[in-house]
Amino acid sequence: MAKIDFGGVVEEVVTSEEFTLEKAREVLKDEVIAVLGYGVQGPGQALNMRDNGVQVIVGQREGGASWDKAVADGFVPGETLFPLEEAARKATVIQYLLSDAGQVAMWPRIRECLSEGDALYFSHGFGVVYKDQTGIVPPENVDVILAAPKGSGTTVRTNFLDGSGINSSFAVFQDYTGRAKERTLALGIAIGSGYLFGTTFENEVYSDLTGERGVLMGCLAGVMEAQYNLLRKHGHTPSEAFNETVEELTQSLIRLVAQNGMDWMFANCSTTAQRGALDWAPKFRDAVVPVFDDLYESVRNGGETRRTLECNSAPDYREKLNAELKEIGDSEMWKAGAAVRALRPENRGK
Ligand SMILES: NC(=O)C1=CN([C@@H]2O[C@H](COP(=O)(O)OP(=O)(O)OC[C@H]3O[C@@H](n4cnc5c(N)ncnc54)[C@H](O)[C@@H]3O)[C@@H](O)[C@H]2O)C=CC1
Ligand SMILES: CC(=O)[C@](C)(O)C(=O)O
Ligand SMILES: [Mg+2]
Ligand SMILES: [Mg+2]
Repeated sequence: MAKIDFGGVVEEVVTSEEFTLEKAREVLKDEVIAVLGYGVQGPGQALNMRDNGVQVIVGQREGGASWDKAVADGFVPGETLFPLEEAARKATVIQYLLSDAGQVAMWPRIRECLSEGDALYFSHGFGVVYKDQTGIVPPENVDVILAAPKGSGTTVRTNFLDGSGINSSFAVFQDYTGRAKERTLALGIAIGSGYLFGTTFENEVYSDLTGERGVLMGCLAGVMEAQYNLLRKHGHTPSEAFNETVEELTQSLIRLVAQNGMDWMFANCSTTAQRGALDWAPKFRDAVVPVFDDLYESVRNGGETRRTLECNSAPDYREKLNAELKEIGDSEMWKAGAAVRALRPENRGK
C-alpha cells in the first residue's frame, strides 16, 4: 500500500508497484476464475486477465450475442466458455458480472453453485447492499469481495491495451478464508486497474449510482441538451450549437482537464472565457445542488434500485433501452453531431 495525499487527505492506495503482477499471478495460481456475464465489464476484465497470464473461463447464457462475442474473442465452448451454472461450479472465484437485474434473476441458481472457500466477486455493490430488494445474501462460507472499475468495460480493455488502466475501487464485504483482501487486490491488478483505492460495498454503490446519474452521464447529457436547445432557439446553426456544446469539449477542453486539471484548462483559454467561467460556475453549481441532493437521497433510500429493477427485469428491457437511445441518436442535436464527427480531418473520406 502506498500513502498518497489527496488534497490534504491521506489515503492508502495500491498500484502494480506495491502489488506486482507477478505477485497477483502467484496469489491466483490455484484459482479457477469464472467471469459470469460477457456484456460490457465481462469482456474487459476477462481479456485483460487472460493477457495477464491468469487462467480465466467465461460463463454466459448460450446462444445470444454475448455468447458469440466470447467465441469471437477466443473463448472455446466446453473448454473456456460454459453456460453460467457450469462455469460457476468449475470456479473458485465467481466474478458476478451479469447485469445488476440479471444478477437478481440468476441468484437462486448461482448461489447453489458456490462452494466453501470460493470468492464471490462483484464490480458493483448493488446486489449485496440492496439485499432487501435483490435477495442477494451470500452464504457465510465464501469470501465476498469487490473490484469496481471506474469506467466503461470497453475502456477497461482499450486503456489496458494502450498500456494505461482504469482505476478501480476495492472492498471486502466478507472474509471467510482470511485471504479475501489478498484475493481482491490480486484480481484488481489482474484486470488491469490503474490504481486501486479502498471503499466499502455501500460507498461504492452510493457513489456509482450518483455519478452515472449525475456528472458522468445523466447530468452531462441534460446540460448539453439544454445549451444546444438554447443556442438553436436563438437562431444559431446546428454546427455552431453542437461545436459550442460538445465538439469543443471532447476535442479540446476536456483533454486539457484530463492533462492537468480544471485550472490548467481555464488558463489555456482566453481571459474573457476565464472571467465568465469563474463568474458562472458557482451559479450552475448552486442551481444543481438541490437536484443532486434529491438524487443522493433516492440512491440512499433504494428508490434508484427499485426503478432499475422494475425496468431492467422486464423481458423487453433491452429493446426499451435501445429505443430510448435511438431517440437520442435520431435527434437533431446528435445527428448534427454525427455530421460534425464525419468532418473531422481524420474521418473525412472514410
Ligand atoms: N458497464 C460497465 O462498464 C460497468 C459495469 N459495472 C458493473 O458490472 C456488472 C456487469 O455490468 P455490464 O457488463 O454492464 O452488464 P450488461 O448489462 O452488459 O449484462 C452483462 C451480461 O448479463 C447478461 N444478462 C442480463 N440479464 C440476464 C439474466 N436475466 N439472466 C442471465 N444473464 C443475463 C447479458 O446477456 C450480458 O451478457 C454490473 O454489476 C455493473 O453494475 C461496473 C462498472 C462499469
Ligand atoms: C461505466 C461505469 O462506471 C458506470 C457508469 O458506473 C456503469 O456503466 O455502471
Ligand atoms: Mg461506474
Ligand atoms: Mg455503474
